[in-house]
Amino acid sequence: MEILSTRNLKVSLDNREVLRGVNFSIREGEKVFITGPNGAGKTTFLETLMGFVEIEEGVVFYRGKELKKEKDFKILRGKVGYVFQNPDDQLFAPTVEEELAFAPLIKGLKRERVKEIVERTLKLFSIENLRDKPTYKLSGGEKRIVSVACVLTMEPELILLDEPTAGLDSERWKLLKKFFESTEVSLLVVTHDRELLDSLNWPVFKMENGALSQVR
Ligand SMILES: Nc1ncnc2c1ncn2[C@@H]1O[C@H](COP(=O)(O)OP(=O)(O)OP(=O)(O)O)[C@@H](O)[C@H]1O
Repeated sequence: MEILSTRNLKVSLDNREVLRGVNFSIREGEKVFITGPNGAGKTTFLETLMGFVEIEEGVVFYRGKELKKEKDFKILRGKVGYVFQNPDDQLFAPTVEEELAFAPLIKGLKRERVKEIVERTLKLFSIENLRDKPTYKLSGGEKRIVSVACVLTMEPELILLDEPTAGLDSERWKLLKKFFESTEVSLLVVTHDRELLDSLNWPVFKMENGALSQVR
């Protein structure tokens, strides 16, 4: 079953065509990369999928259903996680633990269950030591890994990640790669990281001048 797909998606920003008719789909359990030069439209594509950018023409489908209104995209945002290119756009809670607990609490899960999810996720990314730290005091690499972790605690069906390995040291890079390999969540990873692209045998799409095509 396709989770998310697009048909002939066109977007303009400041009267410039940024996405020029993008056709794409990702199924349950599927993991894919999008690469391509700076300014090609990769971030704009992810933001359009999440409903943050106005669609000029074309359609986004969630599980085969066309998303038309803001309320449709709101429902989507409860099921699909988005890791921003800049972690500062994402992190807002006073501490790492509260950041991780936010999404499951909003979902209405019981305190005990939220605690379980938070503990499991802290352990998964080896960030137990950051539990009580204010998010604004984290290093760049720590912010990046915490922003992936806090999206995971919402227990999404699919995660869109924008340059998730930027600024990670080799230990954290390996942890993230291991998570990518082992998770059952579908993943759409935008990256320039050649080592990551070469080490995971996933399909690769290239965004070039607002057009998307499969290159592997
Ligand atoms: N809010 C905006 N208003 C106007 N133009 C924008 C806006 N956001 C992005 N753009 C332009 O849209 C084009 C695509 O930008 P986008 O951030 O999607 O590229 P990208 O492929 O993610 O690049 P990078 O690899 O550098 O992150 C660029 O030319 C950029 O300047």
